[in-house]
Amino acid sequence: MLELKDVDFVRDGKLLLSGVSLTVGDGERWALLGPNGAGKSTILGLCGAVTHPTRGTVEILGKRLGTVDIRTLRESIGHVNPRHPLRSPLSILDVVLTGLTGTVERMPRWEPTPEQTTRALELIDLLGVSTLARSPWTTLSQGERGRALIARALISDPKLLLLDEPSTGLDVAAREQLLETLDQIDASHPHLAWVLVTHHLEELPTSTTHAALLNRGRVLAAGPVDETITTGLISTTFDHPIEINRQAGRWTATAHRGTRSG
Ligand SMILES: Nc1ncnc2c1ncn2[C@@H]1O[C@H](COP(=O)(O)OP(=O)(O)OP(=O)(O)O)[C@@H](O)[C@H]1O
Repeated sequence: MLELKDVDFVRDGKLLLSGVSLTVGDGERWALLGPNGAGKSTILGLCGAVTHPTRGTVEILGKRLGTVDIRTLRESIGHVNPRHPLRSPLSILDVVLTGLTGTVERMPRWEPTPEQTTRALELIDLLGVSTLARSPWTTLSQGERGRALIARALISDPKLLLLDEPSTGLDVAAREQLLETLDQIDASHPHLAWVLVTHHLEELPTSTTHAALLNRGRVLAAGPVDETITTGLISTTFDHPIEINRQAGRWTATAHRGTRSG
């Protein structure tokens, strides 16, 4: 699905990623974890064919960046950006349909087929916002928008889903509902691979299978969750003693008191 090999990424003379290698396979659900400024969004930009590596190679769905038409490639990638720049009062249904045209607004003179509208309504139902399908975007809460954006990302039947901090700004109930929905998507789309960026381990769905830990533009560890989301590795990643526990598939992170250095 995704292979980054020895990737360096330089912007404005600054080395933002250094020697990053990461392989995401069919049906794997990855978490990308690391402190502020570690390079998580930079990696997501490469995975979404938004940017190109300075050195090294990025292969997305078997196609190497730099040798393929990135617009075609982007059609197979669902990118969920919580800062979706929509300003007009489109309904949730319309927003989901814009996933088919890859645009923020409805394309002039473009009309969905009845099948496409049916599919959009099915996804809106899967994401639990069917009662709001025709409500204007401008009146929706952040949680409702987040769900609509995931439905929008899924409508083009992507093979790869990129989720950039999908729980940002959600209250605890909305967050739990979103995580439940991700677990449902896990069950209904077994081959879909996703990469989810978060600051909080509590915000990882139980369906997470792998994690990559980033610190200062380098991958400290990458692999199955039981080998990566550990007290030792997470403490090293965040430069702080943090105890990790897992219960009923979910993680908690607790900072040790009185052990902070400096
Ligand atoms: N265009 C740029 N020029 C120079 N530095 C940049 C540029 N864009 C990002 N950076 C820097 O690159 C580093 C990595 O940024 P990135 O947004 O990928 O981190 P992140 O892990 O997603 O952080 P956060 O958790 O705060 O969202 C940061 O130090 C950031 O300041």
